[in-house]
Amino acid sequence: MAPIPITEVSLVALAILLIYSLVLDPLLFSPLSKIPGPKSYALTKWRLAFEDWKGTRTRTIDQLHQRYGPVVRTGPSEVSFNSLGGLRAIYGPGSPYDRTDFYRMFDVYGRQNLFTFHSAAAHSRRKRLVSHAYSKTVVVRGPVAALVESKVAKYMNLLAAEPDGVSDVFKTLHYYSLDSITAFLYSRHGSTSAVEGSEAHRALIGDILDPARRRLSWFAVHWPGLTKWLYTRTGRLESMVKPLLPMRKPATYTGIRKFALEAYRRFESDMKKGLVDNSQTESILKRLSSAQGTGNDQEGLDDLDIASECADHLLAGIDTTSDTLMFLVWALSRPQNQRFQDRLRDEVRSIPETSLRTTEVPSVEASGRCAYLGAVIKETLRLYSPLPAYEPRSVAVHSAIDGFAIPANTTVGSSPFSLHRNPDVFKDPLVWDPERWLSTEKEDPERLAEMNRWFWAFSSGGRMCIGLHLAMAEMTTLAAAIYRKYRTSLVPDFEDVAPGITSRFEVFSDDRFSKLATKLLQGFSVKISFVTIIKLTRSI
Ligand code: HEM
Repeated sequence: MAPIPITEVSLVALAILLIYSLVLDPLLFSPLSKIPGPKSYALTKWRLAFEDWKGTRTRTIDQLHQRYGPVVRTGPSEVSFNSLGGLRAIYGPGSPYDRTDFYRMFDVYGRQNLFTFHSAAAHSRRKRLVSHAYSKTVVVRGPVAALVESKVAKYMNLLAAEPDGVSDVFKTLHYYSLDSITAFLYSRHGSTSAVEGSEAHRALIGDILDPARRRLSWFAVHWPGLTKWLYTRTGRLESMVKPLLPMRKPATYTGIRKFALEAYRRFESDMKKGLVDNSQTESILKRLSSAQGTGNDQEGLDDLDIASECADHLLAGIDTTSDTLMFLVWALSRPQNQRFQDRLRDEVRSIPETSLRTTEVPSVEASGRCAYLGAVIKETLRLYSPLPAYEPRSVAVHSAIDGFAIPANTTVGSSPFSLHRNPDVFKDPLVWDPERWLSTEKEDPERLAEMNRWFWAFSSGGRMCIGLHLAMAEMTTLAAAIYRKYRTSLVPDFEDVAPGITSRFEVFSDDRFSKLATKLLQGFSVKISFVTIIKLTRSI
């Protein structure tokens, strides 16, 4: 028999190796092959990437959970959990799982920050520097509460001046959250005044609206090397690759990031001139800067690290609170929800006069004590979470979750979207019903406790949202002020239209209005009629 040529042996070996690693291993031999899910997803990461491209990832994973159960394999090395066991193991206290490289697209000025650190040690060192400033005791009383109340007062002035009492709450609520977060982070070195009409500050919101941002996120996640290469070309090559750029150059959040850097530079210059003293409000910028060169500064925090940290909090604090407030006002304004609005108004009208800061603005503390308002906000965060998507985590060792073996470096995670729509936990999950959260009303205490365990809008564990109390202060105080004074309703032509928000690659709306939301999103506007029903005359 003639000897088989060496090249043929190599080709056969290569083919066997490829078939093994691309087909047999993922489908039969990997420990993940025991996890239910469609084979096309188990074979290639590009199957889920295609859903990302279409902007349907989160809904598709939700459908897979409905079909395959609480644990679904969504990629050769990716698993989604829709269970309390998954939440505890991945995000619970002391969990070894950490954020994946996915989050590196949120690095600012090339520097990592709280949101993007993978290492738990680096994360907790940084978090120690700012966590006190975000704690409930600091936010609910003192200068931060006064700051929020003053921003609410300005928003109420804006509403009073709106022609015909109609406000586009998509825009105006973004102005409110922008002004609140910039004042909190930068104090006088970077406070914006979008609510009061600054066109330059209002223009910063334009950054968020650019639809090309979703395309750029897709490239940054799925083709990071290529994306970096495309954006770093210069000269003739730069003009040649220009048509291929997912988003025009300079790309994403440029205005906001530039603004954030300028705020830092103003602060730095005032520091050098000795114009920043301890009598001024403790901004986050000032706290981080005081840690420079002290024992707390174990990583050598430099000026760009500080600027990056603040810019990230700025981005985290704009859409989240304004989108939630927008859905809240929209949901309460729908004709079928007027009874909820009436009950809310009764509650916020009963805030005692001693807890009012001005005739129109209740204190942050008193607003936070309103139980019905709390339920309205919670239900809004359940059905319309501003960050509804999968939160990917990984760990470099083998582990087990919900009885399934998970190889090292597998991406695992859960999403508020699916957790909050579990029909076994939330009755009629697609219906916005704030009273489901009131144990004395429709729910028994056992069911309420279970719903609370599944409520996950702010994530959980060491990486949960640090801005939770600030966000709650902004949302409760503004909503209390609005519903003490106004009755809100949808303007004609907007009755069949739900608002929409963007998050990463996707657009989210009310699932029952999906077609109509697309039409609306082209204009990004949500017009609400504010009718004064109660004249607030008492002067404080
Ligand atoms: C309704 C309002 C808000 C919601 C629902 C929300 C939700 C979340 C969620 C789900 C995460 C974790 C995301 C992930 O791991 O993928 C997160 C993290 C974070 N949020 Fe918020 N957020 C809100 C408002 C704010 C505000 C006002 C700030 C102000 C600075 C903020 C700052 C942050 C930061 C810095 C992180 C990273 C925390 C860490 O890794 O230690 N958030 N937020």
